Amino acid sequence: MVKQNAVRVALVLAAGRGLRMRSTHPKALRRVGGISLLERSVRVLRRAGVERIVVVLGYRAEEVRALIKSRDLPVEVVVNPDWESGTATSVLTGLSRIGDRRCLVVMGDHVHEADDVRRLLQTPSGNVAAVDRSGQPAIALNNTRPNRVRLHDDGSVAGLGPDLEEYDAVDAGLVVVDVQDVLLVNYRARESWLELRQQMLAHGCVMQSREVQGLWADVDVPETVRALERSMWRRYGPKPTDGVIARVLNRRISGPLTRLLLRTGLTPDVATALAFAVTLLAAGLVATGETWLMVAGGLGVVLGSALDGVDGELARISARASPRGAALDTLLDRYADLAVVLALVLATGATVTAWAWGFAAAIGCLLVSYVHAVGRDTDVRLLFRREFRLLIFAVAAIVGFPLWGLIVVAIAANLDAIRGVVRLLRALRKAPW
Ligand SMILES: O=P(O)(O)O[C@H]1[C@@H](O)[C@@H](OP(=O)(O)O[C@@H]2[C@@H](O)[C@H](O)[C@@H](O)[C@H](O)[C@@H]2O)[C@H](O)[C@@H](O)[C@@H]1O
Ligand SMILES: Nc1ccn([C@@H]2O[C@H](COP(=O)(O)O)[C@@H](O)[C@H]2O)c(=O)n1
Repeated sequence: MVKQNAVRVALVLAAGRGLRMRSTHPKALRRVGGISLLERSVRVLRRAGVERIVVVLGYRAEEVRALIKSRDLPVEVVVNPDWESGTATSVLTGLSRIGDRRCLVVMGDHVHEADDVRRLLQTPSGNVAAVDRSGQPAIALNNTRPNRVRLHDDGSVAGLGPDLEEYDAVDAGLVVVDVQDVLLVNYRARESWLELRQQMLAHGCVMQSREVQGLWADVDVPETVRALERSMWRRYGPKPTDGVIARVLNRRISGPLTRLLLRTGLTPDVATALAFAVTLLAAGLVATGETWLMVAGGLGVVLGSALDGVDGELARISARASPRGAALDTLLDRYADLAVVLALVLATGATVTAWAWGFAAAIGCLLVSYVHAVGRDTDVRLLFRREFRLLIFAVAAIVGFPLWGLIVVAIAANLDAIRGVVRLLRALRKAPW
């Protein structure tokens, strides 16, 4: 819910050269966690509820414009011809385009989470700075000196700068400003956004603080990117709903793969399709019924199951998780499950018994997934999740007893689904009117 007086507009400072990134390309184009820093900022700001995003360009502006156009980013662009004078000119250039009383100013080379942005947007009035009081800020990834922040007892900012002897927090690169306060102090051109804020404090402008809770970082040097992507995977990769197989086995396979694929820009949907293709190929090997091909197929089913975690990890780390992607993922999972069941039936010689158990196993697989989906918002949890069922199928293929795989899953999955339905009906009966 958007609070009254919530900030609606954000200014992204993306005009810098980014010399310490040791690249000739604008830093805004640097891929971090699978997408460019600029696209990540825009996605996070939109997810936080920002309605209007103004991006200030400077160094190689045309390259950044090309990215904005190619990715169809919902932003307005303003070019700061004086960008080499420092970030203050970019702030003032951007603010000149913004009619709102208050505006969020975002450092274009920072990474933030939508919840932290949202907390700032929903502050009722005045200037508010995001600070990190954890003492182990993500910024330590950079080997650079962060802006230190000294706070008054009431939490408002008392001082700001990289050389403060005494400080309580570090600057997390997000500030909601009262535009009039900024313009008030700019009676002479200042070089940096830091100086402008220091001048605001010197003029008695009150700047409250809000502590960041999530992952954030200031991406100044290339070494940050890899360390940050590892932090992102730890935070966004595994899901709270992961079953024991996913936690103990599959994420150990998908994690390194995801961190490697982040450098390629591979999209989550392509990863979904690849996982589906691998599982279909594995099912084809199992269906032959040939001993060693079944072993290879069984291992392929395990790999396909693990790869089915890569798409979600890529989606969450690159801020591209979407309902559409979730639908594609779960739909292809169902077809993949049925393909593996069919492969085991064929590997068993397609006897009547095999078809009967195969049918029961297919029903069990579909019902567990269905009950899991229907009960997503309840505390009903199923045991025979997909990663468990596929592991049973894989082991049955590897040891050469495909029929037993069908029998075990048919009995266990259907019993689990029935137990889930009973618990779900109870949970829904207690649901408030
Ligand atoms: O039978 P269940 O487990 O309920 O099926 C769920 C599964 O299809 C989910 O797919 P997702 O990609 O989120 O889960 C992956 C598993 O499919 C892999 O086997 C596992 O290795 C990987 O770690 C992931 O957990 C769907 O999102 C659910 O909607 C579906 O119910
Ligand atoms: N193409 C995709 C695939 C997945 N997602 C998101 O990931 C979730 C699944 O996560 P896993 O780690 O279990 O694979 C899925 O529910 C979606 O939220 C996506 O957005 N696009």
